[in-house]
Amino acid sequence: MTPVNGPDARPPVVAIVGCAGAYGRWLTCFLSERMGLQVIGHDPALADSLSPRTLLQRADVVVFSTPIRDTPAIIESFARLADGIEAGQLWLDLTSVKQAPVQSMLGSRAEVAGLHPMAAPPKTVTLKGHTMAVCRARILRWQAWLDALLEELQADCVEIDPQAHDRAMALVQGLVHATHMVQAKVLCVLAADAGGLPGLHGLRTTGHQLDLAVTGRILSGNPAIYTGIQFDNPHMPAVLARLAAAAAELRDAVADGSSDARTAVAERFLQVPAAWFGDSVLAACSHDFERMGYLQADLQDRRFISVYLPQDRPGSLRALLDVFERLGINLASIHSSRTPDGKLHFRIGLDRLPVALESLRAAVEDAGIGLVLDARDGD
Ligand SMILES: NC(=O)c1ccc[n+]([C@@H]2O[C@H](COP(=O)([O-])OP(=O)(O)OC[C@H]3O[C@@H](n4cnc5c(N)ncnc54)[C@H](O)[C@@H]3O)[C@@H](O)[C@H]2O)c1
Ligand SMILES: O=C(O)C(=O)C[C@]1(C(=O)O)C=C[C@@H](O)C=C1
Repeated sequence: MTPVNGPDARPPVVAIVGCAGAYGRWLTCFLSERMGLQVIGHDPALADSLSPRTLLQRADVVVFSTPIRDTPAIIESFARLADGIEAGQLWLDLTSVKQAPVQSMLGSRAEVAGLHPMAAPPKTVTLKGHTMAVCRARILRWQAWLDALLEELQADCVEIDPQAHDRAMALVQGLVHATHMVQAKVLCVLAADAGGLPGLHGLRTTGHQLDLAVTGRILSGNPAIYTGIQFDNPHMPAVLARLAAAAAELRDAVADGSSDARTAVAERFLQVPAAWFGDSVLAACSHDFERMGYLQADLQDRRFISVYLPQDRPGSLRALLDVFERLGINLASIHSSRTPDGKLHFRIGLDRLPVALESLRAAVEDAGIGLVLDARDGD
C-alpha cells in the first residue's frame, strides 16, 4: 500500500522501543509490510539495535512496547535523553496499564496517545476482531495519521481516558487473571489426588473446560505481563481485597454448614448478583455458554478432516463440499478455525465413513481445492 503521510507531508519513520519483544516484532511486521513504513528499533536484547539517542534523532513516531513494570521509567529516560528534539514527534505505547505510561509520555514535549490492544499479538495480519483502548492524551498535528493507523489496524477501538481504562481493566483482566492464577495454584495442590488433569478431563464440564483454557493460556504466557497487571494497575489492591473477602465469606459459610448459611450464600452470591446482571444479560451469557459447549463437543469429535483452502475465493467451500457429496459422506459439523500457527482452515466433523479415510484425503487433494492438514477416523 502507499504509506500514509504524517504532518510533515511524508511517511513517518516509526521507532519501536522493545522491538525484539512479542508485540514489538508483530508491530514491526505490521508497520513495514502492511503500512509500507520504515521501522527502526531499540532493544537491549538485540546486540545490533540502534541506540536510544540515534533512534530519537531518526524517528517521527516512537512506540514503547516494553515490560509493564519498567515502561514508565524507560519513557522517562527517553524523555530526558530527547531533551526537546521530541517536540513534533508522536509518542505511543502499548502497555496493558495506561495511567503511569501516559503520564510519563506527557512529561515529554511529544504528542501522546496510549494504546492497549486487548489480545496477545495475533497470528493474523491486523487486530481485526479484537478491541483496542485508545487514550488520546495530547494529539494535535498527528490526528489524521493516528486515525489512519487505527483504521489500518482494524481493531474495535474504544476511546477512553487512562484512569477509566485502568479501573475497567482491573476487572476485565486483573480479576479474571487473579481468579485463574488462584485456580492454577489450587489445582496443582489438590488435583493430583483426583486423577490429575487427565482424570478431571474425563469428568469435564463445559465450565471446567472453559476455565482450564483460560488458566492454561495464562500459564503459557509471559509472567511479566500477568504480574505487571496485578502489581502495576493501581486499582488491583482494592479488587483483590474484595475477591479475598468474598472467597473468605464463602469459605466461612460452607464451614458453618447451617441452613441459614446456605440461604445467605444463595442470596449474596447468586440471587443478588443475578438481579444486578439482569435477565437479558443472563440469557445471553447462558446462550454463549451453551454455544461454547456445542463447540467443545464438535472439536472433541475424533472423526474429522481439517482442510486448508489456499484459494481464498468465492465457491471454494462449495467445491470442497462437492467431494463429500460425491463420496456419500454426511457431515457432523463444520467450523472455520485456525491451527496453532494461525493457518485458516475448515474443520469438518464426519459421520461414519463409507470409504477409507485415505480415499477421502486423496479425493480432497485431487480435487485441487484444498490441502488436508489433519484427518482422523476416531481414536
Ligand atoms: N503480549 C501480550 O499479550 C500483550 C497484549 C497487549 C499489550 N501488551 C503490552 O505490550 C508491551 C510489550 O509486551 P510483550 O508481550 O511484547 O513483552 P516482551 O517481554 O515480549 O517484550 C518486551 C521487550 O522489551 C525489551 N526491553 C526491556 N527493557 C528495555 C529497554 N530499557 N529499552 C528497550 N527495550 C527494552 C525486552 O528486551 C523485550 O524484548 C507490554 O507493555 C504489554 O503490557 C502485551
Ligand atoms: O493471551 C491472550 O490472547 C490475551 O488476551 C492476553 C491478555 C489477557 O489475557 O487479558 C494479556 C495481556 C494484554 O494486556 C491483553 C490481553
